[in-house]
Amino acid sequence: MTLSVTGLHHAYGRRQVLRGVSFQVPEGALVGVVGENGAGKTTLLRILCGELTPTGGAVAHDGRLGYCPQQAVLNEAFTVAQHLRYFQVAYGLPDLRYAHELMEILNFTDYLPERVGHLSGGTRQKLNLTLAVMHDPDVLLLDEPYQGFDWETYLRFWDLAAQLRSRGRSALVISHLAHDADRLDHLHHLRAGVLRQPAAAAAGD
Ligand SMILES: Nc1ncnc2c1ncn2[C@@H]1O[C@H](COP(=O)(O)OP(=O)(O)OP(=O)(O)O)[C@@H](O)[C@H]1O
Repeated sequence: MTLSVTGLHHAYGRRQVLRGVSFQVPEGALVGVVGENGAGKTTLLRILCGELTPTGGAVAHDGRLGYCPQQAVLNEAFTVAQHLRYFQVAYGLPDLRYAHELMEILNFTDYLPERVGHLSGGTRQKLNLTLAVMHDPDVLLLDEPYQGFDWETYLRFWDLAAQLRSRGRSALVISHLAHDADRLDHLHHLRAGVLRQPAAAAAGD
């Protein structure tokens, strides 16, 4: 088991957002969590990546994590190449071969010398995703990873996800839309602070 979540609770003040969330992300699996705006999806991911301490419950994982936040943490004044270099040092990578391969897959290699402040929203998101994946983590935590992507890039994203899965990597994909269900191994709905299987979630409407 690569990632295991047990009885997670979280409250902001008196607002209970997570009320006992339990699930697992097995090795080599693509797992989705969908839920409406404000359901607590980002809260869940922030807990899983260690950015937020939950009110209760436990998270355990093997191997390295990669986190692609909903809001890209980029420096407007740095170029794309400078971001890659910065993350190369932070991750302790010997070279940028895989990062450049990811840029080819996502089709934005031409933007290497551009300052981030000049990039379109979709291209920023491609960089955001590349920075989360370039150290080849065992488990990827992706918060709305394809927001702003055109259709071609959206399909390339899923090709990349399938490639990672075939190498035994896992990904947790958070989205407010359930239209990717057939591309995932497991799909959970986050509703009223707990996870439900799609059929049970529909029956509860
Ligand atoms: N730092 C915070 N302080 C107080 N309340 C917060 C904080 N962060 C989130 N919330 C509240 O917690 C709830 C869940 O927010 P969260 O961002 O996790 O939802 P989400 O499912 O990711 O939504 P979206 O699909 O709109 O991104 C919302 O009601 C939100 O207003």
